[in-house]
Amino acid sequence: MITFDAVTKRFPDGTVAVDDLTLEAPTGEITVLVGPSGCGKTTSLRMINRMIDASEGKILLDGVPVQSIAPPTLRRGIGYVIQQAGLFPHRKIVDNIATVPYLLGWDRKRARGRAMELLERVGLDAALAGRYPFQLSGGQQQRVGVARALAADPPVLLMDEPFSAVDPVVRTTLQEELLRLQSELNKTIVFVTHDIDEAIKLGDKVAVLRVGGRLAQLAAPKTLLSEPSDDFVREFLGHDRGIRRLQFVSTEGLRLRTDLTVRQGGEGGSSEEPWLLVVDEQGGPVGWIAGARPGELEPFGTFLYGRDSMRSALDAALLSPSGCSVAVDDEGKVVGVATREALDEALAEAADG
Ligand SMILES: Nc1ncnc2c1ncn2[C@@H]1O[C@H](COP(=O)(O)OP(=O)(O)OP(=O)(O)O)[C@@H](O)[C@H]1O
Repeated sequence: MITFDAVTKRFPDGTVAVDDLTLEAPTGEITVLVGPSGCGKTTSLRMINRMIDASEGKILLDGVPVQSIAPPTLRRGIGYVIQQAGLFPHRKIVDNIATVPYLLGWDRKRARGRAMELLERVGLDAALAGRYPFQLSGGQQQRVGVARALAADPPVLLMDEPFSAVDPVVRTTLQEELLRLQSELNKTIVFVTHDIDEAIKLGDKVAVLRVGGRLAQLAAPKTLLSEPSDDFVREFLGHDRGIRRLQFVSTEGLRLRTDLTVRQGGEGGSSEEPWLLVVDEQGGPVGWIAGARPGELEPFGTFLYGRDSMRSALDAALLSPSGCSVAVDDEGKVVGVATREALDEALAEAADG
């Protein structure tokens, strides 16, 4: 666990970058620091590995003040990932990843072996090992940056806007990869971003900072969206807070109808229902047919029942003229149909809770 205990940073010119910050970043969780430019996110992060020293207060790593640990020792247990990866341009990818193992005195073979293992772990092809950073895309370089930070298997990972230099599509993939990695590795991660959507997606806890380096709110993403502590946090969260909150509402209890499906080839029968879902032999959805136009298949949207959020279920409904969303299982088989009425009930419940 990383603990900030009344930490203040005052630079020599008098700028107070961080003001009386108290927060905990629990072991094995992702804590995100988010806030507008200049609110002290980077300064806070760098005080953890002592690239910057606090002026007042204490930062504790599992109860031990970081100020009492020599920086090289401290940093051995802390991986650090920065924007644009910060790779060494004249070193091959494999040697970039092996940087810390080399510093720790590992022999070349072991260090490179570890680097190759990590290359695979972050989803990169082994063939990239012999390239130089300029021969990689921005997204690939960022993955190498993560691999390098993980090389000595540090329990703590500090990430400073690691994905902000890549395009939105690559960024989404990298975010998902980080969550996948974290589910395997359980590192204690402190992640800095100015992007509230990224914070909400990645954070187990999100700390919203305001300019002047003061903590505005520390909460789980769901709580942040439903109970922002003040106008500053509310504004920072943006306007579609209600919709975004639905991503934390489970589809587990969503009422499904199982009487609205019909086998492909057997759709000729008469039905009172305005819409029926055609499913193939394997039980997968094929399309909707309207009672009025039995010959035409209309598009459908699916969500993974119990796993995807209400936001996905609603999105799936909006993709279809039927207004219903199709609940599927892990294998893509139809479990049932959430009608407008069922979605409406679930939305009403979400609004209450
Ligand atoms: N060495 C320094 N000397 C004086 N002031 C500094 C120094 N480093 C940072 N600052 C100031 O401290 C404040 C916080 O800076 P910091 O880089 O921590 O903010 P940030 O939230 O990470 O910003 P951004 O999102 O723009 O990167 C800013 O006002 C900045 O100008």
